[in-house]
Order: sequence, then structure tokens, then C-alpha cells
Amino acid sequence: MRLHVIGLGGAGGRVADRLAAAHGSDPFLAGVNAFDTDMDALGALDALGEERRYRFGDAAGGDGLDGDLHAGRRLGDAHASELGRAMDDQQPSLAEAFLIAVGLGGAAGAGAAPALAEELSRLYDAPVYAFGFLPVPSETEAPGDDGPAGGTRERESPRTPHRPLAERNAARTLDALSDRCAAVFPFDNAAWLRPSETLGGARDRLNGAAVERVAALFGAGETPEGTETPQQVLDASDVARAVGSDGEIAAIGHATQAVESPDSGSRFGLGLFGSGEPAEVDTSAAVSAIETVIRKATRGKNTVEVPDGRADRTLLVVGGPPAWLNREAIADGRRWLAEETESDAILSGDAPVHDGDAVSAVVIRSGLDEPERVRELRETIE
Ligand SMILES: Nc1nc2c(ncn2[C@@H]2O[C@H](COP(=O)(O)OP(=O)(O)OP(=O)(O)O)[C@@H](O)[C@H]2O)c(=O)[nH]1
Repeated sequence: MRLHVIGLGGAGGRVADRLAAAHGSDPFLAGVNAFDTDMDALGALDALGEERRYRFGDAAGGDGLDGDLHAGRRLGDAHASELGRAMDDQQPSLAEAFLIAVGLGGAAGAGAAPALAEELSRLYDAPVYAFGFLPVPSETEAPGDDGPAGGTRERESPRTPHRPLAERNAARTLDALSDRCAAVFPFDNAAWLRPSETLGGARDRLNGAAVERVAALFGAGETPEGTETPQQVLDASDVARAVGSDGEIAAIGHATQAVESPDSGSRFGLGLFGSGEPAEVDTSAAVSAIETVIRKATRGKNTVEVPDGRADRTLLVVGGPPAWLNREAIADGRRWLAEETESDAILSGDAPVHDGDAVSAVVIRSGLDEPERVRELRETIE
């Protein structure tokens, strides 16, 4: 689907930049922008062209907002239409979905996100989704008090900036985005940190994991021109049906498994008869690879925890070299997922990747019980 990604604030900008670096020429990424009040943060991006970066909010004097969410909201309200216009050269009217990426604990991005979501919904028919990083607990703790391993940890890795208001900002922004977006995809930074890591040291790895999942989901139905069309094409309306339009929280699970790239058509001489017929792949190997990736995508670490694995709605996309996409195995995987999630509303699609060297699965779950970390955050403002 044609996706337009807008990264707001420091974290959002870095994710937008990373998406542009890894997927800038992929057909699904129709537009990318990074908007921030902070000149230095925008200046530190390297894949996004100057024309895609935009500093807003003169009142911030070119700096960040140091966690002042009220100031961020004010700036967002004042500049939303200006930000909407700053996207215009990338034909946002052709986008089939918008994705606002933001660090929920901050102020510049989190403050502007609700107003921008409202503005985009007013201007365009396409759904507006939010992808938001949840803060880690150590951000709100007093400096130096970073849990039992705290002292050493801070010496070993870049410091995580102290943001006393991060949890409350995140709770307020989650609520505001749920009211204004079709769906919210939280990414739980804390769940993705390894025991010895700080957020400052791990953020590039986390951003890579986030980008991989965004691309796996939104790029799934989009095959480069001239390649095979998926048998069950995944389109923007499938994603919309899976995640709903009521601002519910959705989780993305993703897994890949390396497989041997079948030498497409080699048995008959590639292209000689225009057959492009795939070489044979051992059926049991294909079945096992598909079963493994679907289970890993479901039970492995998702962008946010799915309590008891349960969901009202589920979307499954299985990708890989066409010869590996065994129909029966995918159908079995769907049945397994239906039981696992207690959901009977499972949509699915294929993502054939010619010359690919991995089988992959993306599992989206929406209509979840509240994840523990989201509940903790919400309690900070009750
Ligand atoms: N995964 C990830 N999370 C980040 C990153 N940078 C910041 N965060 C998280 O996002 C929150 C907001 O940080 P920023 O995006 O830098 O904040 P901002 O929107 O620029 O707002 P101010 O700095 O307050 O003006 C932090 O509290 C962290 O939890 C990043 O690069 N990756």
C-alpha cells in the first residue's frame, strides 16, 4: 500500500530517517517527512533529504521542549496546518495510509502528534495510524537511580536522558492518539532492551526492529513491478479491517527464517520458454519453515506484549520465495493462529519475494486486553 510516514520529534525523526535509508526506493513508501522543533536533532539525520526535514515552532527557539507536553500541544495546535502543507510535495492525497511515528514520552513529537493526526484526517480519507515508542521506567527515575545494575549500566552505555514526565506524557499522548487515529501501534522500548543496555545505547537497534516491522506490514502487498502478484493480495483495506478504526491498540509480530533461494526456472533454462517455473522445494522443508515463522511471529516478542496472546482481530501475511509458499502450510498456520488468538476474524495475504532468501511472517493483533506496560503508564495519570 502507499504509505506516508511522518516522524515527529527526536525518536520519530530517527525512525523516519531509518525507513528512508532502508526502504526509500520501495514502492510502499510513498512519502517520508521528519518534523521537529529541534534543529540539532533534524540536522543529525542522514538519509532523509533536506527537503523532507522541517523545523517548526519558532517559539521553541530551535531546541527541544524538554518534556513540556503542554508547550508541545500548543505548538502542535498552532502549526498542524503548516505541517500538513510541508508534506504537500510528496502527494499525500495519493497515500492509502498515514503513519505518525513518535516517542510518546517526549514533548515536541508527542505534543504535535494529536493535532497532526486530526489535520490529516480532516484533509484526507486515508486512515491515520500512530506508531509510538513507550518510555522505559529508568527515564523517570532520579538520575543515578537506575535499578540494581544502574550505576554500572550508565557507565557502560550512553546515558538515557532523564525525563521525569515521560510516563505521564506517554499516557496522555496514548489517550489523545487513540481518540484521533484509526489505530495505535505502541512499541515497548523496555521490553526490547537487553539487561545490560540503556535506551541511549540501544536506540539504533530498537529503531531497526521498529522499521523492520513497519516495512514488513505496510510493504507486504507491494511487489516491485514485473514480479509475481500475490495470490491473495494484501491491500490497504485489509490492514484497515484488521486494526479497526476506533483507535485501538494493535501489536505487530514478525519473524523470518533463512531458506535456500530456489533457482527460479533453472530446470527449463531461465526465460527460455518464458516459464519462470520455480524449482522444486522439498515440501516438508517448506511446511516446517512456514509453521516456524508463524509461531515465532506470534509467540516471539511483539512490538507490545499481547496478554495471553488473545485478540479480537488478526492479520497474517506470509512472505518468501514463491516456491516456498506452501498453500496448505499457510492454511494450517491460519487455523493454528485462530486457536491461539481465539479470533475467528483472520485476514491473510501473501508476499512473494522473488530471489528472496527467507520465509517471513507478520502477525497483527488488534482488540487486545490492555498490555501491562500500558496499564502502568495509564495509572500515572489516574
Ligand atoms: N526506540 C526509540 N525510542 C526513543 C528514541 N529517542 C527517544 N526515544 C523515546 O521517545 C521519548 C521522546 O523522546 P524524543 O523523541 O527525543 O522527544 P521529543 O519529541 O523530541 O521531545 P522533547 O525532546 O521533549 O522536545 C523518550 O522519552 C524515549 O522514551 C529512539 O531513537 N528510539
